[in-house]
Amino acid sequence: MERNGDDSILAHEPIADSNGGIAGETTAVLSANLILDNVGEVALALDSDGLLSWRLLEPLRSDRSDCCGIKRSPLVATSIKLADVYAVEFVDHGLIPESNLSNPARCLLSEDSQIYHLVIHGVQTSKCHPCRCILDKYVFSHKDRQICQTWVNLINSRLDKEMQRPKNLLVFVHPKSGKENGRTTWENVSPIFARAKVHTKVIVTERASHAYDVMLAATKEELSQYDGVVAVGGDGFFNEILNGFLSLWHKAPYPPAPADFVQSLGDYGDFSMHNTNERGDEGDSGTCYTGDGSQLLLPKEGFRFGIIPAGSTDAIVICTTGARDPITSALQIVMGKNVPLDITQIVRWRTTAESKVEPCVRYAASFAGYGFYGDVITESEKYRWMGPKRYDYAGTKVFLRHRSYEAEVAVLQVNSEETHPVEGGNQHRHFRAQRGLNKRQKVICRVNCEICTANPAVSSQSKPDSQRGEMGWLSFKGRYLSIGAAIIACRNGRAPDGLVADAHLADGFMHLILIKDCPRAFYLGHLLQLAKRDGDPLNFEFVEHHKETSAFTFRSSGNSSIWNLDGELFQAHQLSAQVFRGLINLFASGPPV
Ligand SMILES: Nc1ncnc2c1ncn2[C@@H]1O[C@H](COP(=O)(O)OP(=O)(O)OP(=O)(O)O)[C@@H](O)[C@H]1O
Repeated sequence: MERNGDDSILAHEPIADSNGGIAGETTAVLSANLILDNVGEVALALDSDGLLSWRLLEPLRSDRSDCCGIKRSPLVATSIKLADVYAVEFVDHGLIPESNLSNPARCLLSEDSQIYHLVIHGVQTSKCHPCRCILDKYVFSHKDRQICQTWVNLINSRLDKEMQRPKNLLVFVHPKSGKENGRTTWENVSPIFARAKVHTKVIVTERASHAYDVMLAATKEELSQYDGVVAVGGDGFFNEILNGFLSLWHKAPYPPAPADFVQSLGDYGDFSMHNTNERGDEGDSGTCYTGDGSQLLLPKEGFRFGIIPAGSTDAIVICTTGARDPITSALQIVMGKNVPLDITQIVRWRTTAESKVEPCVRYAASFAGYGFYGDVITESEKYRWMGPKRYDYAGTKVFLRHRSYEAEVAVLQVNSEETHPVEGGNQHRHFRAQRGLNKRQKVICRVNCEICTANPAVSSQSKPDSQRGEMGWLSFKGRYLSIGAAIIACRNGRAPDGLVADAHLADGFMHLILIKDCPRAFYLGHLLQLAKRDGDPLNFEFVEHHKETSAFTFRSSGNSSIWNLDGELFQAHQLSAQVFRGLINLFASGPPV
């Protein structure tokens, strides 16, 4: 034990528990007496389990602990886990109000002494909104610079070592996103990155496709400097960044399709063909292999994506953090949270009824929709100046129009129960059976979801095609108000539980929702259920819900060919789609518990 003059101890000693005994195996890595702002003199200790705790040495002066007869709690908190610390700072000047000090503390910091501060920035869960993270701060002070500096260095080295936190990020800011507050959103959260010493290269976009072009042009050498890419904007903006990245770094065969669909493509019917992937030749460091014969090459191991919500819908952020809150997202990014996310690859074969076959690959992270969804996005583009309200206005207009569209859809049915009985082959049925849930009871995706974290090595998605347990194609032809593929639940301000409440972030499946032509009043019933918490929007005769779908194909029988991919317009008369399980990782903690 080293004694440091005045009562401050830099020690390697066991920590005493609240009864004065020695607490289990836990040993103090460092301890010292410091002044805690607004509290007084405390004994601060960091233990080997990463718990930073403090104990008041002297009761507060009576005039501060007893106000108008109400006893005040001298210490609101007495500890914080390093896992909940996002930054620590050393500040070499500043004053502590004299009234905050107890008598021994006033002696510890004599009048003429320079004061140094150790500022611990932590994260707390909001009591009103349990999914939201709020900022927490503790300022400890001492007249000995070395003591404060030692604490800062030690905590920083522990944060560096123990957690997968990013150090360098590429940040795209969409200034016109949502209510045109993308730039302000970034300005509000950027101090969190600065405090956490996460370097950011910020690009404020000047036009649509700017971020896509930057991602597409970035070399492996450039991208490997970063631990990830962050989008400050909406779902459409994130989709642009994702597409710029995956179109170069993901290599995959085209989605499977029924024989007649393949035949209709003539010479392009060779589905073993892979997307061109220029980055694939730049060495294999950080390579991450996925199932289904697809390959994702990462510029750097652990490379992830982040979203700070500033858009009109922000469904991806709501589904992956549980909140639509820039501070929560920023904190989850700097703290290196990680959640895998399914991504759907969509191949457009024909743009319009007259077009020749020309494959074009796109990716979606949340949703792909046709009919009503395509019309709303087309209509809403005319009213971009309205901001997020444009969706309500356009939605009402399209609803009143009540158009239906003739189309052919084929859905790949997966019967993993037959090929992979129990051991994760069909996670959904397995977990349902384990919990005694009936068919209609939903298994909601939560933080550390057992379905999403089931070993991908035994899931149907990672098996070669011959073992995937596909039951074959189910084909439908008819008039539909809408066709939608939900990759995640798609929760948003207008649909609190999402289109599919029990969709999972990384189970390797999409939910295909076919809404057959029906009277307007019936469709209104579906939309009203969608807008309700605990609603049941899919429990209607005119709604066909195909769960556990890993691929589907679509052919328009008429002239309309407008799709909506993550809120972005995409023209496709004939397309095929397949989902890749947990293809990317997001800096997010996952949906709420
Ligand atoms: N500087 C810019 N000026 C105009 N458009 C831009 C700019 N930067 C990006 N974009 C385009 O704006 C589109 C929409 O962006 P974003 O998704 O952020 O907004 P939103 O539509 O308000 O939100 P949401 O997708 O959540 O509904 C993106 O696809 C992108 O191509």
